[in-house]
Amino acid sequence: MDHFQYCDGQLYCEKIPVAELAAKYGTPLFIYSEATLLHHLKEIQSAFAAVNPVICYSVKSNGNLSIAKLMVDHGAGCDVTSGGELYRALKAGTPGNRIVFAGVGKSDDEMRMALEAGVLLFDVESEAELHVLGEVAKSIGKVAPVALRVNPALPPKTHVKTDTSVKGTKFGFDIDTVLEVAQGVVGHPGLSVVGLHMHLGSPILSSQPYSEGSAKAIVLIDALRKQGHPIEYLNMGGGFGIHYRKQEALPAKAFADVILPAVHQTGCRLVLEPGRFIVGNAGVLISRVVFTKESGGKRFIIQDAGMNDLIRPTLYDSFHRIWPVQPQAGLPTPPIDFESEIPDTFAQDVVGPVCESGDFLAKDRRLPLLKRGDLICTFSAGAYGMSMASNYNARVRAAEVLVTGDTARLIRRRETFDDLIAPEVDCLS
Ligand SMILES: Cc1ncc(COP(=O)(O)O)c(C=O)c1O
Ligand SMILES: N[C@@H](CCCC[NH3+])C(=O)O
Repeated sequence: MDHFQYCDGQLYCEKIPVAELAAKYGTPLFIYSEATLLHHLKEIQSAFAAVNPVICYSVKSNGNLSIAKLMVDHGAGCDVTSGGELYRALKAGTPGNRIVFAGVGKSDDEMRMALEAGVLLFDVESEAELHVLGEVAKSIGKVAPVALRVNPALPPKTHVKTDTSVKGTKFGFDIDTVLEVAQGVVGHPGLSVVGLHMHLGSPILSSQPYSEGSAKAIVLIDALRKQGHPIEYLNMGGGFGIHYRKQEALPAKAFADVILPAVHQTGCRLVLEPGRFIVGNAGVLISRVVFTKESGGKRFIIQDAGMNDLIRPTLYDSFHRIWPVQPQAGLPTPPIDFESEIPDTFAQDVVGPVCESGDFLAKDRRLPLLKRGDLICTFSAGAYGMSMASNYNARVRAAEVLVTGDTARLIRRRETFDDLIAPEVDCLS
């Protein structure tokens, strides 16, 4: 369910015409729907309600404070992966005991910061990290609550750059050696191994990996308890896929069906770290056509959003649905099968102004002919859009607007040229 719908020939976010927002706030512009955000959070909360999970919204997917705060206000915690994300989570009002901290390269300072904040779990990813965390915790008189992140060595399940649970990625402990390492820290004064963590990859469109991962988790939790570790938490990470092309994603209940048996069997408190599932389809990127051109036998739509605004197509060849905000009369409006032959459309590359041949939002995409000034919408841009945006080519990052019914709120202003140079010191003297 999302709240980006066409009505009377133009795209709305909830009750506001997107064209109105583009006129007011400029482009490129990220627009989020609060109703969609809450709908998706609620879907996960309901699917897993039987076990009262700790749902930690994954801040890396979209760390805007207003969005994180909305999640926290509606019962979520936060999953963070750096000191900066922890800072965001705390600023958004997340109680420490609803924060989980993952990441393969936590610095001593980040560890101290998280210990002071009283995080629920450190998802620890290596033996070296475990020992440093133990020392850091002892040095400030704390005991670090640890979930051992295990790489369950499953078959490939998503894009190679975002699959975190095939053998040989940098993430987590090798499933074959984790118990040996755990044995070595039984009774460690700075560590309390209270959980097991897996994050399988992202986005995942099947429940099978969660079923296989959960089965492995049951065995490991049993073995860890036999070693004397008081395992209370099973953290199954995030990764639930969303509709990028059509209706390809699973409902949250499908993941619950395969994860809940492990929760019942182990008696653990379940932790989840969903990001994309909540915010991915709650956000769109609106851009304006700057020029069109034909060259080398191809048609190009050059618009004002680039790979610095949404890097997913460049980085992963990701497919995002794209359609005019105000399509000409006679053209269909979404939902459309974007991979079919759409009448009155032509294969075109949707590209940005950045100086890279890899700067595109879509390649050979069937779209109507557009003209300078037309607005286009790139859908499913709420997750890993703004959070991966950069200032490459000294482009200012886009503004972000949150819509609630017939009200729109600017939740991040467009950057200025002064913002671009503000951190540079000692350069003009
Ligand atoms: C450890 C961890 N947890 C949670 C997530 C969130 O994943 P997603 O946005 O697919 O739910 C990620 C990113 O893939 C991650 O690395
Ligand atoms: N950034 C990725 C997914 C990786 C998430 C972090 N582990 C995306 O845009 O799909």
